[in-house]
Amino acid sequence: MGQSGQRRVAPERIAACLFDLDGVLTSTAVQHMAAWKQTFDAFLREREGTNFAPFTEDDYLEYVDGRPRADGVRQFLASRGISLPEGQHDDPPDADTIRGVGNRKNETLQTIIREHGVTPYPGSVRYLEAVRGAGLTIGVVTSSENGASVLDAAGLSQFVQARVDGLVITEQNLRGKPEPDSFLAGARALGVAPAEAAVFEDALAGVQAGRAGGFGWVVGVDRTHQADELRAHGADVVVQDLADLLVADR
Ligand SMILES: O=P(O)(O)OC[C@H]1O[C@@H](O)[C@H](O)[C@@H](O)[C@@H]1O
Repeated sequence: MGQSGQRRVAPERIAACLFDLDGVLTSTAVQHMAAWKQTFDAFLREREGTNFAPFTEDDYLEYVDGRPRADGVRQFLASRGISLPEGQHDDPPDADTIRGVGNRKNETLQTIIREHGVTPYPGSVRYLEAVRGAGLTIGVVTSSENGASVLDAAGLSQFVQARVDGLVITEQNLRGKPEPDSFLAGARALGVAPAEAAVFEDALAGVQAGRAGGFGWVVGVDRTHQADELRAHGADVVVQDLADLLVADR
């Protein structure tokens, strides 16, 4: 299907679409947040006693959402005046290091995913089909080290021509979102300039990365009532669901 005579899936200058995963294509952002809450609340309770101030959704959206695992731990603990030694990537989950706390959360996340499964947003699947049908290329750019398994579990790997995930970010020593490096790597992998690529993101750090990289179209996906913040951090347009983009004239 060409784009002439059809509603466009994206502005004409766009040849490639780079999708964040958790919260954009799949509903796993909710599972990440639940795993972080369990992990941080247990950590704070042990450190500060039963009067500890719990980890909130606002904490998640500001310090953790969209960022690589260790960056999320470091940022959130810093907001509470706590610093831990960095540790090593494969620290055991009971280590009181940045990496250990992150790996604790990963164990919890994997249990939650095993119990509840992974669901793609139906509107996102429809949009992916339309993007593919319109002849645009598709990449996934996620900070998550679980990116490949989540895409597989959601049945979405068939759409993806390039994947930059948390493991690639570590291997290639890229700076995490809100820096643009991972999206720039995604555009390189698809052979397009940033101006020819669109970024689809639900996280403030993610739209910020899209803006910082000079991407041609930054779409904020508002899953948590933060449309104004998404715009303020760099979204050109904000939708509730990717399928909303299929009805808009442009
Ligand atoms: O711990 P993982 O699976 O490597 O994920 C890192 C981050 O990946 C992002 O996609 C999520 O928005 C964050 O919530 C998550 O913390």
